[in-house]
Amino acid sequence: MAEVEHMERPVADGSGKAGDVIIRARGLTVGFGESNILDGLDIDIYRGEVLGVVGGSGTGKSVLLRTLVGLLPRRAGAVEMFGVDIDTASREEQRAVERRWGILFQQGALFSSLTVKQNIQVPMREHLHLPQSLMDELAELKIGMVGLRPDAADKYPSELSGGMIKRAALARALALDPDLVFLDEPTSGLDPIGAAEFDDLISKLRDTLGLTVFMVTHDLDSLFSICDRVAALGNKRILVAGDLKTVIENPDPWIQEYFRGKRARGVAARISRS
Ligand SMILES: Nc1ncnc2c1ncn2[C@@H]1O[C@H](COP(=O)(O)OP(=O)(O)OP(=O)(O)O)[C@@H](O)[C@H]1O
Repeated sequence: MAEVEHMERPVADGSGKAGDVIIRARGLTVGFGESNILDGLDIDIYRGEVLGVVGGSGTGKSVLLRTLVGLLPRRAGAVEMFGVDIDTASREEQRAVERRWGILFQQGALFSSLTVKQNIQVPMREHLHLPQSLMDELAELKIGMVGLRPDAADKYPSELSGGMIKRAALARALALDPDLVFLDEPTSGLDPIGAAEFDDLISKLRDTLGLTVFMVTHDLDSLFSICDRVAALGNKRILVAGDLKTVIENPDPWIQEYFRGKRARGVAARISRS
């Protein structure tokens, strides 16, 4: 496989940070019908970071996530994951890359006719050839890892609370022991306590598993408490990416309203006190 494990690359986002880039996207243009949602977008994701992607409603955050994982076609641009150019890679190389990431969709997107354990085993069945008993053990391990009780294994999604669905979906995202997880609004729909617990879980998994996290979020608490870097999407591109301080200093009106508005000041004050 034409894989470069350790890439040191300059960054196009103006953050000035150089390091181990595991996703490098350049010139992404994605659209539907006549209009482009993303146009010439560049973004880098560094190994081991939690990157929070923010932006106004409908700016294309989920579209960006889906494009990076290959669920939406690009009109232009290139994506390199783990040093592999997705467009020129063989099918075998693409599948090897696919095994290295997991995804938690908005609302969890669990299969309603499958139990939690069976949901977690869907990616295992697709990518691994393991006996059922071993897949059962692995699924139980993932269930414990995300803080669900063992009896959740045989429950159906309709029997779970919103927080349990998110955890089960995270367990499925972790099924193949990925290096990278994509999370689409992981705390949306959770109450503040559930959201804070979910943030703690993501942070703990990042530390213990060495995960890299690409997280689309509207949740200011998550941004302030667990994100190492933030990328703000607007005008079909990344307006700014960097640490919170860098992003907050950007004069873009949406960024100013979002990070310096009343709600943001409350969150910042609360977090600085804790
Ligand atoms: N499959 C699709 N077909 C047509 N238009 C789409 C499709 N998917 C997304 N869009 C459009 O792309 C735009 C961006 O959508 P996207 O879901 O990425 O926004 P977002 O930034 O994640 O918004 P939100 O924060 O509200 O979830 C929207 O105008 C949406 O209607």
